[in-house]
Amino acid sequence: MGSPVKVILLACGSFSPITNMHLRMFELGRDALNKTGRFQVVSGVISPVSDGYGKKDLVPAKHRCEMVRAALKTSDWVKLDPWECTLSFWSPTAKVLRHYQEQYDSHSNCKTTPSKKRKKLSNRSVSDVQTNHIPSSDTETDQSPVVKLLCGADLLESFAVPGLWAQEDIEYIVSTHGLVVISRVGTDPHKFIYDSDVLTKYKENIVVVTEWISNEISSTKIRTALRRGESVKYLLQDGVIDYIKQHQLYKIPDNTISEPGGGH
Ligand SMILES: Nc1ncnc2c1ncn2[C@@H]1O[C@H](COP(=O)(O)OP(=O)(O)OP(=O)(O)O)[C@@H](O)[C@H]1O
Ligand SMILES: NC(=O)c1ccc[n+]([C@@H]2O[C@H](COP(=O)(O)O)[C@@H](O)[C@H]2O)c1
Ligand SMILES: [Zn+2]
Repeated sequence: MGSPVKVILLACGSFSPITNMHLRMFELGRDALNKTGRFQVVSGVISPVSDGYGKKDLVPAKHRCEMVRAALKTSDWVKLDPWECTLSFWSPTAKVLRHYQEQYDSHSNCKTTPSKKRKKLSNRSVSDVQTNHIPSSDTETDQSPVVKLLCGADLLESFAVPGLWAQEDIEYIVSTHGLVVISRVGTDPHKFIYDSDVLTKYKENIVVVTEWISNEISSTKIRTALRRGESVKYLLQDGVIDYIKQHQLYKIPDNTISEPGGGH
């Protein structure tokens, strides 16, 4: 068998704040892809959305990035990339994926020219991944990694929200990059893929990971708990709790988080 296709897992989202479940997504996604034998996950990237996204309860990007940095102290393979959130305007996810792919193409050790590299990459993403083709020659393996979108099933299902995603963006994401989707309570990603012509067309590019140890942590529930002065210890990394406390984020009432790590 030839070499597996190298993959970078990219998670886009608000991360307001980053939770333990966001971190778990990377572990689940890497295990699932590596187990196929077709892929080798080489790194993970968290790209917090720009303040220009304008979502309710989005604390400034500076704070969301610092919380991600604090959370990633325990990971040796997932990194923060602040490019998207340093822009003042919102970028569609397709554009974010394209940006990172171009970055990795231009930094890879390929001996071919950047334009040839991109051509090789898109050929491989669309056709090789769909047909399970494993590169066989040394020249073929000398490629930059494919950036795949790592997301929860709720993000996948948001593809059907009228006006939220451009159809050409969905097709670009799923055909050129591919998705790694983590199941979430109340979602049915397999049925959602079946119901969509474009997702069914590229279903070989979508890996659905069932999380059997289900954990419905969400940033919304964390913000609610913080607002009410309830402990969020063991739901967020301690460094993230310390940062929230230090900067008085999410309107925590005074004297509610008194211990380092927020336990009480
Ligand atoms: N418990 C979870 N299980 C699976 N995926 C999750 C979970 N929590 C978040 N995600 C995924 O993480 C990514 C980033 O999501 P986001 O920042 O919106 O987190 P969130 O917890 O859903 O926040 P919010 O409640 O503010 O929407 C998305 O792809 C989302 O589907
Ligand atoms: N059309 C698009 O590209 C599109 C639409 C909606 C959300 N998103 C992205 O999905 C992520 C999810 O964010 P929330 O679930 O926090 O709203 C964000 O990174 C956002 O930029 C992209
Ligand atoms: Zn969300």
